[in-house]
Amino acid sequence: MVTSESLQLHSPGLLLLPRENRDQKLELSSYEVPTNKRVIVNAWAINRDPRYWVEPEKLYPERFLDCSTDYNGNFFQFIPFGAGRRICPGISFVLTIVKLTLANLLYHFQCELPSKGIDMNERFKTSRTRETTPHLDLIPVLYDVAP
Ligand code: HEM
Repeated sequence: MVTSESLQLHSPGLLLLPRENRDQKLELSSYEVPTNKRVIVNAWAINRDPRYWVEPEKLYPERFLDCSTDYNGNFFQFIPFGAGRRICPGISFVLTIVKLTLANLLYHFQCELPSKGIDMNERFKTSRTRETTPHLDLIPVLYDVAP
């Protein structure tokens, strides 16, 4: 739920890789795509589209509770890794690393927000990053080690 919501709300990729129409003139919804013209899918805008998301700008991980929508390229309203033949091949790798890191952080530390809060402003470059590096206060949790 938390990783899905992060990818919905703060996905690093904004635009998918460009595709070119190699066929005859193509019709996509009400748009005509001439031959040899490029199409760039704006994944960021799709993630913010209220036709597909309830309160898309709100941090609301529960939206993925009892919901079959996933990021594997089968649901076109949620394509943080793209879709089709050029879908990101790093999905399994990156999600394993993210979940492992998160689980370790939560197991070993108690996380607290700094008193001045966290700057959630973002910067748009090739990928999306934070304006400033966010800092959480991490307090180590000490567990009794069996003798
Ligand atoms: C959170 C992390 C990541 C995100 C959000 C992400 C997202 C994406 C997106 C949106 C695309 C374009 C897909 C399309 O146009 O349909 C892509 C392509 C690609 N990604 Fe990732 N990616 C991530 C991590 C990784 C990692 C860790 C690797 C490698 C270990 C990787 C390797 C690639 C490669 C090689 C492509 C190009 C695939 C092609 O052109 O056929 N990605 N990724």
